[in-house]
Formats: sequence, structure tokens, C-alpha cells
Amino acid sequence: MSNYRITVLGGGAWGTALALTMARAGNSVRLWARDEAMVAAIGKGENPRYLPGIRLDPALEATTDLDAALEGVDCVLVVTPAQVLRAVLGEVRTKIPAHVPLVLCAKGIESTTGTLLSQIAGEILPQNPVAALSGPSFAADVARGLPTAVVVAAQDEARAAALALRFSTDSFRCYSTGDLVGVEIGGALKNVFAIAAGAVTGAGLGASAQAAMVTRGFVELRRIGAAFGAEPETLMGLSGLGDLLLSSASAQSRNFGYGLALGRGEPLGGRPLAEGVATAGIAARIARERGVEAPIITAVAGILAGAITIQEAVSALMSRPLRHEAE
Ligand SMILES: NC(=O)C1=CN([C@@H]2O[C@H](COP(=O)(O)OP(=O)(O)OC[C@H]3O[C@@H](n4cnc5c(N)ncnc54)[C@H](OP(=O)(O)O)[C@@H]3O)[C@@H](O)[C@H]2O)C=CC1
Ligand SMILES: O=C(CO)COP(=O)(O)O
Repeated sequence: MSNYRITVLGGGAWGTALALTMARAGNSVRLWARDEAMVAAIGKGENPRYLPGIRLDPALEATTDLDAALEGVDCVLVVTPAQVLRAVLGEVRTKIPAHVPLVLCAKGIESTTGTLLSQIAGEILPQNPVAALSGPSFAADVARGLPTAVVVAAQDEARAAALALRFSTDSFRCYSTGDLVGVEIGGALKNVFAIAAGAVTGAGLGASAQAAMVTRGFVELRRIGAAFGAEPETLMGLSGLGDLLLSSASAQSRNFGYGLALGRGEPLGGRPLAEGVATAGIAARIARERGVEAPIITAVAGILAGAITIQEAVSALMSRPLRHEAE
């Protein structure tokens, strides 16, 4: 084990899987979660609420004590939901030294302001370097040690590459990029398209409609990404197309599952976290304000707001003016 000390904030599915992975990569890891019972359970080798049935390394150190978790830390992974990032960073603001990089692992956009997660981090901890980790990676797969590839992004590309090296294992391959905004936009918007794909499937519209929806969703992702200055290669990469493909085609995805339930007319209460629900409305507003055409995102936002039905949304999408595919 190296003495590079990583603290993971958040004991949900992804925080637990990443803490395990960081330890497998040879780092010295502490996991902070707010719930005593959860921390005790992790100490006994399982996270029964979020990763039931998956055996965790009992050596994984978990605590509810934030000061103890952050003492002497070299790098912090923030793995709580996007909509609580501001609150969580507010709690840790005075506890993390200025040189310590923050690696943002949530996928979303602040729903009340449209602020990207890296911008929130820049507002609250302006001295700390910010990175993001994203890509196709179901927590349960990663916790089991199944192989995948993700990307670590930071404006300072050398920093992204150094972090990627520290995070990689034989089964968790971390690429790196300097296109932080591109990685963030892909991770946030793929959740909205996954809801759309799930809704189409749940409504029984067929595999062809699902593929068409995902492909046209990708066109919207490229348009919005361009408006933010994202590099096209990033959107074509693991955090964009890669994660869109994963999340739009698997019932393992919470966002796809949410859309599936919507399409089937099933109750939506009590479902696990689906970040796309909070992101759809603000993404539609951002697209409108920036003059970007985003009919699928707008349709998902309208369905979630109860303003239109899935059938009405599909009819509206199918009757839009015909045009060249690349437009
Ligand atoms: N699950 C996955 O496969 C993947 C998830 N992600 C992303 O990671 C992020 C987290 O997802 P995931 O781990 O799955 O979510 P979960 O719902 O599994 O866990 C969320 C965790 O955040 C904690 N939490 C919520 N609010 C607060 C708060 N205000 N302060 C402190 N802790 C809080 C919860 O604590 P408590 O239990 O006490 O409520 C819980 O431990 C999301 O943005 C998701 O998109 C990315 C890749 C894969
Ligand atoms: O981001 C993920 C996989 O890369 C997890 O997707 P869901 O949040 O839709 O489950």
C-alpha cells in the first residue's frame, strides 16, 4: 500500500465501490458516511442498503467523523448526489488544505442555478484543484471487480493524468483528459437520455425506437456540449457516448429504470436515486437560454413535470420538421 491518502465522501453505492477500488489501487483509503449504522455495517464487510450481497474488504476504514476522515488527506473524492454537493462542500470547506485535489464523482447539474459541479467546487473551495471522474461504471460491477474504463478530467491535464495513474487497477482503467467541462456535461446529460430510453422501452415502443432515441439524444448532447465549449472527442468518449450507451440500455441503470417505470405507468415513489430527474428541467432551461435545440431533453422535462404524456411527447418528436441528419 502506498501512503497516498484518499478520503471518499459518501457511503452510497458509488462511494463504497470507489473506496474499494482506490484501496485495490494501493492507496490508503478512508470512507466517510453520515450514517452510523451504515459505517458499522461497512466495517463488518457489507453495505446492505446500497450494495447488498457484495463482500467488502473488512480492512476498508469507514467513519462518521469528518475531521478524522480528512486528517492528513492527499486527495478527496466527493461521491454524494449532485444536488447536495454545495451542502457537502460547505461542511468540509475549512477541513481540507488548499493543495488537496477534489475529485467530483457525481453526475448532474445544480437544478436551482444551472451551475456545473466543478463551478460549485470553485466557488466554495477556490484554492483547491478540481477534477472529475466519469464514464461507464455501475457501482455493483466495479465493486465486484468487473472490468471497465473511465476518464479523469482536470483543466490541468498533467494533474488528471497523475490522478488517473493513482486510481487505476487491473480492472478499473482510468484515461485522462484536460476537457473538464466536456466530461461533466456528458455525465450529467446521459442520465436524462437514459430516462428517455427507459420510457420508450417501458411504453412498449420497441427496440428500434429506443436506438433512434439514444442516437438523437447523442445529437443533443453534442449540441449542448458545443455550447459549453466541450471537445467533440470527449463527447464521443467514455464519459459521453460510452456512459450513454451503458445507461440507456440496461435495467441496472437507475435512470433507465426510472424511465422504464414511467413508460409502464408504474409508481415512481421510493425508487433509488436517478440524477436525471433533477437534471432534466435545468438542462432544458439551459438549452433554451443558449438557443440550442434539445427536443428530447425538453420532452423528458415536460413529462417529469406532468405537463405532457409520453404519447404526446413522442408525437411531438415525430412531427418535427424533417432535416439533414447532421443538423
Ligand atoms: N450508482 C452508480 O452505479 C454510479 C453513481 N454515480 C453517481 O454518483 C453519485 C452518487 O450516486 P450513488 O452513490 O449511486 O448514490 P446512492 O443513493 O447510492 O448514495 C448516496 C449517498 O450520499 C449520501 N448523502 C446524500 N445526501 C447527503 C448529504 N447531504 N450529506 C452527506 N451524505 C449525503 C447518502 O447518505 P444516506 O445513506 O445517509 O442518505 C448515501 O450514502 C450520483 O451523482 C450518481 O450519478 C456515478 C457512477 C456510478
Ligand atoms: O452513471 C452510471 C453508470 O456509469 C450509473 O447510472 P445510473 O445512475 O443511471 O444507475
